[in-house]
Amino acid sequence: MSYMEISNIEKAFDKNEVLKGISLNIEQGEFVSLLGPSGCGKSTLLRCLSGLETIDKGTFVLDRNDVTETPAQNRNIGMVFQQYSLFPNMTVEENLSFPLTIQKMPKADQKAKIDDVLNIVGLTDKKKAYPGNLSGGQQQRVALARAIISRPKVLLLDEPLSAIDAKLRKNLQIEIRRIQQELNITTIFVTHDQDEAMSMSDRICLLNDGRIEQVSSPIELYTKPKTRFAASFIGHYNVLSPEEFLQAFQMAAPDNKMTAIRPETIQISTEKPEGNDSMHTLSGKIINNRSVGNTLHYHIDVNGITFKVDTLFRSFALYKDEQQVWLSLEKRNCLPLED
Ligand SMILES: Nc1ncnc2c1ncn2[C@@H]1O[C@H](COP(=O)(O)OP(=O)(O)OP(=O)(O)O)[C@@H](O)[C@H]1O
Repeated sequence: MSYMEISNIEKAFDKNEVLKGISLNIEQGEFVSLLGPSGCGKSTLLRCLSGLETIDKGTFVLDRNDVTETPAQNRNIGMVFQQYSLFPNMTVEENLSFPLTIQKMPKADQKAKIDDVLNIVGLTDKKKAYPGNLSGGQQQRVALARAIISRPKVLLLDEPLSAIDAKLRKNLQIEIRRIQQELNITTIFVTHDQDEAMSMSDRICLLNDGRIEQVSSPIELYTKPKTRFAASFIGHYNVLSPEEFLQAFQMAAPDNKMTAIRPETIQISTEKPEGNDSMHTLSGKIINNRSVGNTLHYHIDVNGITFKVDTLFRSFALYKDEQQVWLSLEKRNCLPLED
C-alpha cells in the first residue's frame, strides 16, 4: 500500500468539470510535482487533498487512513501558497508560534521547535523581524517553516516561488529540495514551470484538462513522452502525424503512429553525411534561426514540413536563412506516441 493513495477524484464547479478522475499513488518521502498549463486543475487538486475543497467522487487515503471526509485542520497536512500568507502584525517568531499555540503546546516546547525550524530554513537571525521587513524569498521561507513546524504527514506547495524573481528562485528551489530531503517529508509541488519541475522532483505528474497525461521521473518524461500533449509540453518536441512523417521522410512512420522527435537529436551539416541503417538523412533548407542563451533554434523546411532543430550556440550563427543543409538523426530518436 502506498503512503498516499488518490483514487479517481472528480471535482466540478457548477458545470465546469475541473478534475475528471485523478488517480495517483505517492510513496513516503517522495517529491512529486503537479505540472500543466494554466487552468488544468493543479491548484484544485491540491486544495482537494488539503481538505480546503470538497470532492464530488473518489477517495484519498493517507498513511492508511481514509481522510476523504476529514476536515482540513485534522488532516495533519502543511501548506504553502503563492502569496506570502504571514500575519503582518506579528514577528517571525509569533507567526511560527501561532499554529503551536492553537495545538496548546507549552511555551518552552514551542521555543525549541521554533529555533529548530528557523535553523532548518536558515533564518535564525530574523526571529524578531516583522514580515514587512523581509524579502519575498525570506517571507516564503518563514511560510515554509510554519508549514513544517508540526512535522505534517504531507507538505503541499502551491506555486510558492512564482512571485520570487528568477535568480533567487533558483536558490529557493535548491533550499526547498534540501529541506524536503533532510526531513524526508512527502511533498506535492504545484508549478507550471517545467524547468522547476524537472530540477526538483522525484516524479512529475503532468496534467492536462483535468486528467493525468503521464506520471514519470523527469528524465523519463523528457526522453519518453507518451502522448502528443506530453511531447509538446516537455522539451518542445517536433510532433509529426503519420502523413507528415511520410511527406518529410518519404517512408512510413514507426508503427504508423504520431511521431515525436527532440530538436537537439537532429544534426545539421552542409556535406551529405555518410548514412547507415540506423540513421535517417534528409535534405532541407534553413527557414530562420533564433538564439536563446547558449542555444540556437533553427526552423528547417524538409519537403514542406517544418522541423525545429536546436544546436549549441558556440560563437556565431553557422547556417544562413535559405541555406541548403543536410539533417541526420538516429532512427531510435523517432518516438511513436500513444495518440
Ligand atoms: N472556487 C472556484 N470556483 C469556481 N471555479 C473554480 C474555483 N477554483 C478553480 N476554479 C476553476 O477550475 C479550473 C482549474 O483551476 P485551477 O486553479 O485548479 O487551475 P491551475 O491548473 O492551478 O491553473 P493556474 O496554473 O493558472 O493556477 C479553472 O477553470 C478555474 O476557473
